[in-house]
Amino acid sequence: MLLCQPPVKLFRFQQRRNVRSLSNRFSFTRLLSSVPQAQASLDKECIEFLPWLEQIGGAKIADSLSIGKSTYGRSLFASKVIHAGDCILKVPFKAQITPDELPPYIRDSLTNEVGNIGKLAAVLLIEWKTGQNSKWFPYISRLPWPAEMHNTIFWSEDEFNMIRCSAVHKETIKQKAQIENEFSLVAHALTQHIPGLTKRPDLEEFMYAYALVGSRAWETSKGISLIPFADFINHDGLSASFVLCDEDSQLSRISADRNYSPGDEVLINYGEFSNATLMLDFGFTLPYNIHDEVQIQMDVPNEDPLRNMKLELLQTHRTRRVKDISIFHSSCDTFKIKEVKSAKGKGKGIPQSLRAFARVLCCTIPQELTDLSKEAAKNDGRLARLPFEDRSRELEAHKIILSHINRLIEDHSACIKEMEASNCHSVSQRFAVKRQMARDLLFGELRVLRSAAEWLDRYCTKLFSTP
Ligand SMILES: C[S@@+](CC[C@H](N)C(=O)[O-])C[C@H]1O[C@@H](n2cnc3c(N)ncnc32)[C@H](O)[C@@H]1O
Repeated sequence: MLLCQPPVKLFRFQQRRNVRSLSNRFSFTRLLSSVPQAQASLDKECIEFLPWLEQIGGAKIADSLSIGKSTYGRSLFASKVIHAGDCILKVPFKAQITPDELPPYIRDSLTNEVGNIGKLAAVLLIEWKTGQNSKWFPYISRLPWPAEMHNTIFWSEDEFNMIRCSAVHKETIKQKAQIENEFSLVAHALTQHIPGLTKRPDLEEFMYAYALVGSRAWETSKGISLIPFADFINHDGLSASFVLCDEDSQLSRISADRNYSPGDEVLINYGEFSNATLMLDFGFTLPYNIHDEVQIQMDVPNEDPLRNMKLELLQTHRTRRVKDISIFHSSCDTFKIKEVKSAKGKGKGIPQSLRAFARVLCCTIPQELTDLSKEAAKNDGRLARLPFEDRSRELEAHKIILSHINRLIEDHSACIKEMEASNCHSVSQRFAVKRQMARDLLFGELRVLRSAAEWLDRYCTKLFSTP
């Protein structure tokens, strides 16, 4: 999902014109198997779309942008000279779609088990079922087609297998299970409360709606909002343009961070997302993503006689506190490693929380755990943040992490090797896109892992080289 500033973030998916009815539009077998033919004139789309949205919003939205086609689907282009700092668009809140659009009786019947993405996906389902009578038809009929979306939840088994060594694999399975769970609640509520609904929505439709919302809604004061027109803009990780939400004037706006000449594609920054999050939630990756990170999970072995005591201690002290912005969940045994930047071992190194976890892991008697707990109470309450005085224990703790990371490096190298070995030219375009995404993901994670392994190696060597 996307982030507005403050506090908006793009949630963690083009269309054919002259759609006769939405039931036609959502003939899924057809949609899933083919990308639509060439679009009707895109300038014409803009001529029709923006005045329609300005009518809904009751205000001018943009006068220097037009909708066009980019390598990455629909996008916005400068139609006039734009100077850095110019406000390029303002979308009034009333021209945005939020979960509040759900009829109250449906909203009430959806429990907290259905999150904001699921609720907004339900709004899309209802609007699709309403067809051309939907207030939002000109917008929803301009959203990307399923065949244009590459989120990992849509990957086939072979495609999915390419990324089996990454945490994205497990997170995709979790996300699918969550969508299925929310779908059963939404489908039940819709069939119960929408009298004209002749056919129960199906899971594929809901997954598509869910992925659309996840890849183009911003976090706002309303929970999340689809911001039509703004959500035609593509992402540039280096851009300093963000969607800003102005509660006082009740509108979302974007200012240019650079000069644009007529015809230039206008880009904004969705947020600091790793390729793992981008592929899971947005269905794309960046070739070199400075925000790449690797999620690793460490276990306290079942055969460890102090297992229960260690788990209790870790839980009490919560060795890890991370502000998660994506579906990737945190727990006390899951850690995110970023690229360790400095070749000299300066910089942040690997997370303190992971090093603390490893120190706890290598305790062998209850007294050592009690000592760690006392030490935490004496300091800032955080467990095992100080190096062990006994250097061989400190070495042992860091070797545990190093061997875990080395295993992940081996797994990633094996997956990459297998993928490169199967690199033939006769694959479909869709498969080629996914393979490139898998490459971007795995090479990025490998870079992060190698930097962490190098840091650990240096740390271990230093332990015994300093007096
Ligand atoms: C908010 S929408 C942007 C408009 C979108 N291109 C469309 O056709 O409606 C986000 C989606 O655009 C595509 N996209 C945006 N930035 C991209 C980029 N840098 N590389 C590849 N795809 C991108 C992805 O499919 C993403 O899920």
